[in-house]
Amino acid sequence: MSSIDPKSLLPASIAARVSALTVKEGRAIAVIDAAGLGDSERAEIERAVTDILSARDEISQVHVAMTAERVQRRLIAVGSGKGGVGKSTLTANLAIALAGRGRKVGLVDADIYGPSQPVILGNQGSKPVARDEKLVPVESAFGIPVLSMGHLVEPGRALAWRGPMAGNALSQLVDAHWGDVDTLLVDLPPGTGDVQLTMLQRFKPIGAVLVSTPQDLALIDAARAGQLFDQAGVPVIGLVENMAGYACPHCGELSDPFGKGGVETAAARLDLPFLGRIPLDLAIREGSDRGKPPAADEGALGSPFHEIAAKVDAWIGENS
Ligand SMILES: Nc1ncnc2c1ncn2[C@@H]1O[C@H](COP(=O)(O)OP(=O)(O)OP(=O)(O)O)[C@@H](O)[C@H]1O
Repeated sequence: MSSIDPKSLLPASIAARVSALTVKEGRAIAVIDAAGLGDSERAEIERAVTDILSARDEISQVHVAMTAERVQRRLIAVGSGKGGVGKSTLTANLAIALAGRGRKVGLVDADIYGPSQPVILGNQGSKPVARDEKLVPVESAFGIPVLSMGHLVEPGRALAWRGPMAGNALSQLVDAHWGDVDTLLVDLPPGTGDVQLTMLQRFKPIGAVLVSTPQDLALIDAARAGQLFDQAGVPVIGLVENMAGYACPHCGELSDPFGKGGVETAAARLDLPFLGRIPLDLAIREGSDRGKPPAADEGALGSPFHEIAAKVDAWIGENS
């Protein structure tokens, strides 16, 4: 067996990653440090090394071994006691804002009964492919890879699924080729049933963000969701109030259709941090429907999401 200087055969950018290159009886073995590379970069390097080495007369077979420290991937769940309170809107914008703070963020749309992330992130036409029996997340225009049931089944199909089937589907979304993603946000199905509990117990998110509108009923449900996270041993990072304070698009007058400050009061009562308030604003809904989440822009509409992301980011820093 002979050891070969990788620089003598491979381009410098690839050679820098080769920690060993040996050839024995026509069989080349290249050991490549793949730390920090995404799935597609790894595949590209593997292909290039194989092509270059196998083109040489003295080499008849090439084996490429990738070594990398396993990415420490943490899950953050975003949950709500009931549907329609803006959980998916918050998750998408939080993902974008956290990515803007330098985290490598991916998004699992675990809301299998009403997946909305493909619309919010504007990639509903995309279909994830499977590699080695695992799904490869689809890209979005915001640098956030995402896996959603909405990419896999026709709208409404998953509605008939019962617990175990839903649980298996969710496992496939989480246990996928997430590459160098270090922070995976999970948009949970609304409510506090078995699917949510199983999901939390199986994947053990390091923390959860809870979103509610200021309405009394939503708050009662949010408190119940808080208990669910407790039961699963998942710490609640904090509560977010969504759809607070409505600015009339005609006269600009501010009103509070769902009450005001209820979530902050509830957070204090439950002894949980309050992360911030997002106003009810038609432009947020319109942006979400058009695949243009407000956090992707510099404008004022996105700033509540960025402020919440700063707190979540700090919490992650302190708790990982
Ligand atoms: N702050 C807001 N201002 C205006 N519209 C909003 C706001 N937050 C969410 N919406 C709109 O409310 C609707 C429900 O939001 P979203 O889908 O995020 O809720 P959800 O809690 O994830 O619901 P579900 O669990 O049913 O999927 C969407 O049309 C969304 O665009």
